[in-house]
Formats: sequence, structure tokens, C-alpha cells
Amino acid sequence: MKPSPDERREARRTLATSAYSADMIRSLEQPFLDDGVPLMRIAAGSLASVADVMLTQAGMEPAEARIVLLAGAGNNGGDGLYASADLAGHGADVTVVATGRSLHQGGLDALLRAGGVVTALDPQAAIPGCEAPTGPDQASEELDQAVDLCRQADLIIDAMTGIGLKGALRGIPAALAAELGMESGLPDRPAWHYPAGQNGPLVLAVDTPSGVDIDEGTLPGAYIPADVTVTMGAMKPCLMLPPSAYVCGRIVLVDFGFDTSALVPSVSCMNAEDCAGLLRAPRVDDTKYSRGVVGLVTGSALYHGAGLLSSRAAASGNVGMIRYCGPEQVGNLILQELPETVLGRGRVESWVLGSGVPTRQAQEAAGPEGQDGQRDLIADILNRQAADLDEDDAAADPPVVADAGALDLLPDRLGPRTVLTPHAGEMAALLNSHGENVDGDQVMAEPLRWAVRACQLTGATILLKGAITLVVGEDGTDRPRVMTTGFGPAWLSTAGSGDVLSGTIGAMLAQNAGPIQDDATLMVDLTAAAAFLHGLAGSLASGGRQTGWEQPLIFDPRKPQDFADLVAEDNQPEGQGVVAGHMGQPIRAGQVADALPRAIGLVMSRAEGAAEQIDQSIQDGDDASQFFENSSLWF
Ligand SMILES: NC(=O)C1=CN([C@@H]2O[C@H](COP(=O)(O)OP(=O)(O)OC[C@H]3O[C@@H](n4cnc5c(N)ncnc54)[C@H](OP(=O)(O)O)[C@@H]3O)[C@@H](O)[C@H]2O)[C@@H](O)CC1
Ligand SMILES: [K+]
Repeated sequence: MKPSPDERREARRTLATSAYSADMIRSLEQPFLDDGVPLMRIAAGSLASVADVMLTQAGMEPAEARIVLLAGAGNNGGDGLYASADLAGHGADVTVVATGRSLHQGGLDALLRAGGVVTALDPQAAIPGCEAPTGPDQASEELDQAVDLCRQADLIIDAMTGIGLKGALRGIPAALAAELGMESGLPDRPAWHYPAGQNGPLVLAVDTPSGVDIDEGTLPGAYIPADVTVTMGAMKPCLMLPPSAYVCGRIVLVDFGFDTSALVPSVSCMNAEDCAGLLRAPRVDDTKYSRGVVGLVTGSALYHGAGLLSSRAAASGNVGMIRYCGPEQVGNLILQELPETVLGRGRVESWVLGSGVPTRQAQEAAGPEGQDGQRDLIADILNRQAADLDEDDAAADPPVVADAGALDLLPDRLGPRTVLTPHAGEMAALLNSHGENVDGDQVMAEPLRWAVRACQLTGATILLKGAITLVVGEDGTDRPRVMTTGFGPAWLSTAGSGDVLSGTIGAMLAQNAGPIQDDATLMVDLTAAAAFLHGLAGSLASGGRQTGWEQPLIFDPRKPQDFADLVAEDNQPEGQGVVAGHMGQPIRAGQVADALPRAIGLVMSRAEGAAEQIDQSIQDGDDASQFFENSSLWF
């Protein structure tokens, strides 16, 4: 039976927001290959169509383009060879640089038939019809020539390695990547994408940029940052995780029709529809208590503002009430702006602890002025969480968000109902207090590894902040649940942004108190949903389209023409390339908190199918909605 439009939409959303390990991808491919489905030819046709669109968008005539294919010896190279054969068949000038000792035979035959030319860089290469360099000197000369050729090309297709990569690139692929791209680390450039191809050749990566670690999402060595990555069949973790996802450019996912229903994704991405499902709709019989109450032990005699910012976000985050516990000066400041706040302890459905509370060290350095009781109260609440675990009643006390100054007060054992929200430096300190030896830069270089480790060591749900934020926690299985969200602009790295995030998470937890009691695995989703809303609020406040991550464009190989239309729609009027977007404006943390209700309203109304509300806002000339509608957030 043909799937209904709703089923198709749902299937595409799952495809775009779920990533599977290299092994799982192979298990998804296998039944198709067993049935004789020509996946490589379908992949290649899709690649050629995307290359065509990229060149056209950059103002070039595909039939006259100079294209260099960097082809490895595996099937990734095979994809590239067949695609290049298609492009050469349409008139493009194609040179293949063989980076290994052989090339995919069928792909090579097709390429040669279409008039492509091949050079080999490895003296040990045995490629029919192609002479290998005779010694190291000639090899090094050929390598330099290949680099020059690439620099002069209109388009480089990077098909050196895909899911078959082992470790960091080595040998000739590593040398080429270091010359043409990065030897290591992230490129030193602003977060927003410039129109592709402006500063050199366009780069199209086949399946993944060669050299990024497929399952861990790290950059273990040299790689070439891509303008566009065309990925086959399903998303891989490296296309969603930081830092590798930052170097993939715009992602295009070729829909082979894989059946993923039996697999739990390695990584999932929070998205508008799932977020909408987690926001509690107000009811006719609601009271301020039934909508959830957030308690905050944030801000301190030393740092007042964080108390206000976290309260402002919590109060704006779709709950009935907030209670603030803290020094009188901070309480007064909050009351001036949020007169609806209740001061002092009482029944709450979630706790937000530690934002703007000094660490032990900072408190000691401040002397008597730093003694405001906040740390004692936080320690008390956290110890109750630990006691609940000891008494096998993990849900007895409300769930907790522990940020900043709460992170050095954690008891030895926590459960998933406690969310820790460290930045990289705080994460390193947390790990080191549990016997690891790591610094903030190492955490940034391997965020998944260290977030999973922190989750194992503490038992808590871990949120690691970044342009792509990572959430790791319990999944009820032997594997952790890993979610990402990158729907926010880089403008969000600003003072107080983390305080707004902790308040937003607190609100998300309070409105879901009942469901959390029954199911602790919801904590990862709720935390990621709060980070998603925080990002969306940042986008609305900044008025820009730059985000840490964008959902892939889906390429349907049965309807290649649809893709050109999709790209045309996806681009802003002023956009000149597949990855062009506009940057928006700087924001302050308070503006993010203020944009939160609007972000929540937009997400919730869409979930109920009330697209009209958004359309109406657009007709009314509401720029924020215009932005929202133009983004590829929805399917
Ligand atoms: N099966 C199909 O029909 C379909 C396959 N598809 C495509 O196949 C891809 C997977 O192909 P694959 O399994 O052949 O592995 P692949 O990514 O080409 O890598 C192997 C090559 O990399 C090399 N290499 C490895 N590590 C390296 C290092 N550190 N440094 C340097 N080199 C290194 C390794 O060299 P070797 O170790 O042998 O010397 C070998 O030459 C997948 O990503 C997708 O694009 C899709 O189109 C769907 C249909
Ligand atoms: K590749």
C-alpha cells in the first residue's frame, strides 16, 4: 500500500533526524545489495545532480566546468567515479586523482568511456591504463601537480574515504587534505557560510568529508571542509555531532528507502515536531500549580544577574509559577522585573541550581561577602537526590538542573533525573574530580566521548553546550541515549546565555513532572527540547538564519528534478549558493529569554497543524515568522 502524505513526511523526518553507526549503515545496505539494487549507481546519479546544482548556483555552466575527483580505492571512490563519468558525459572536463593503489573497476571503466582522465599518485598503484610515479621524487612532483590542479578547479569531489575510514587519514589522502583543507582542528572562520565557491573551488564530499571519524564525530587528523556533503541512504553520526558536523557544509541525504524501523539510532536530533510533543498544552481546568512550578537556587551575593536571567527564562518557559530562593538583593531585583515570582521555598516540580553561584574556590576567594547560603541549600537538594537513589525511590524528589556553582557540590551518585549543564571547562573539572585527566580543549575535540564518560561516571543526564549541543543520558538499554540540537546562532555564546538555558530546562522539566516520574529516559528528550527552544529563541532574537546545524535536504533519486526546486526554495532571495544564509545581529541573554514565549508558541501551534497562525503573522509583516517559515526546520 502506498504511504499517505503524513506517513511520508514522518518517514522523512525520522531519516533526517536519526544517525546510524557505520556498521548499522552496512546492515541497512545489505538487503538492497542482496536484491541487486544498484545503490552505487543511484548514489552516483544523485551526486552528479547535486554537483550540477552547485555549479549552476555558483554561476557556472556544468558542461564547461573543470572538475577534479579525489578517488580512493574503496566504494566511496566508486561512487565518485560513476558520478564523474555522468558529469564528463555531459561535457565537464574531469580529472581523477587516484589516491590509493587501485580504483573501483566498474567506476573506472565508466569514467574512461566518458572521456575522463586519471592520474595516480602512489608509486605502488596498479590502475589499468594509468602510469604510476616511478619513485618518490616523481610521486612528490605528481602530488604538487594534483594540488595545483585542485586549486584551479571549479569543483573538487572528495571521494577518498567514506564509512570505510579507519583512524585518521594517512599517506597520500592525508597529504592532499592537509594541502587543500585542514591538517587538524576547525577552520578559523566565522560561523555563517559564505556563498560556496567564492574563495576557491567548490567542495562536494561523497558520503562524508574524508577523514572525519564516522561514529565519534571527531576530527582526528587532516580533512577537507566541504561546501556540500551528499550522504547515502541515512545520516551518519559524524554529520550530526560536533565538531565534525561543522565541516560538512550543507548536507544532502539521498533517500534509498532504507527500512530503519528495527534500529535504534546512534544519535538523534531534536526537532520542532518532537519538541512540540513535549510542551504541555494549557488545559481548561489548569491552575498555576498544575502547569508546573520551578524552584530556583541561582544567583548569589557575588553574581546577581544570573538569578534574574534564569528566573526570567523559567517564568517564560510555559509553567504556572516560579519560586526563587536566594539573597534578598537578588530577590528584590527579580521582583522588580518579574513581580509574579514567589520568594522562598515551597512545593516545586523542578529545581534549577547553581547558575551564578560561585564555585567553592571563587567563594573562598571572595571572603565573607561570598557567604550567602546558596551553596548549602544546593548541597542539601542534591544530597536528597542521592538519598532517593539509595532508598530506591529515585522519583521522590523533583528533577534537578545543576549548573555552574552546583557542579562542584555533586554527591558521588546521581540518577538520570539530575541534568548537569557544564561547558567544556566545567566538564573537564567534573571528569577530573572523578579520576580522569582531561582539559577543556580535549573535551571540545571529543565531545561525545567525554559526555558519555561523564554520564557513566555520575549517572546523571549530561548536556554539553556548544553551537551543536549534545545531550547524553539513560535510554533504558546498555547504550546511552544521545541527542543533538544545533538550532541556534553562534551569537548565543554570550554572557548569561547559560543561565537562560538552565531556566529553560527547569521549565521543561516542571511542566513534565508526571511523565518524568514514570519514565526517566524522557530526561534526554526534555533537556534537548529545552536546548532546541533556547536556540530557536536565540534565532528569533537575532533575526538571522545562521545555525550550528541544519537538517539535511532530502534527495529523492526517483525525482531528481525536485531537488533543484528544493534548493531554490531553501535559498534566501539574496543567497547565491546552496549554503548561503544571512547572519542576523548580536543578541544579549535577556533577549533570548524574552523570545522564549514566542518560540514556544510557534512550535506548539505548528504541532497542532495551525500553520495558518504563522502564515497570518507573515502577512502581518512579522519578520520573525518570515524567518521561521523560510528555514528548513519543517518538512
Ligand atoms: N556497498 C555499496 O554498494 C555502497 C557503498 N556506498 C559507498 O561506499 C562507501 C563505503 O565503501 P567502502 O566500504 O569500500 O569503504 P571506503 O569508505 O571507500 O573506504 C575504504 C578505502 O579507504 C581507505 N582508507 C581507510 N582508512 C584510511 C586511512 N586512515 N587513511 C587513508 N586511507 C584509508 C582504504 O584503504 P586501505 O586501507 O584499503 O589501504 C580503502 O581504499 C560509503 O561511504 C559510500 O560512499 C554507498 O554508495 C552505498 C552503496
Ligand atoms: K568522502
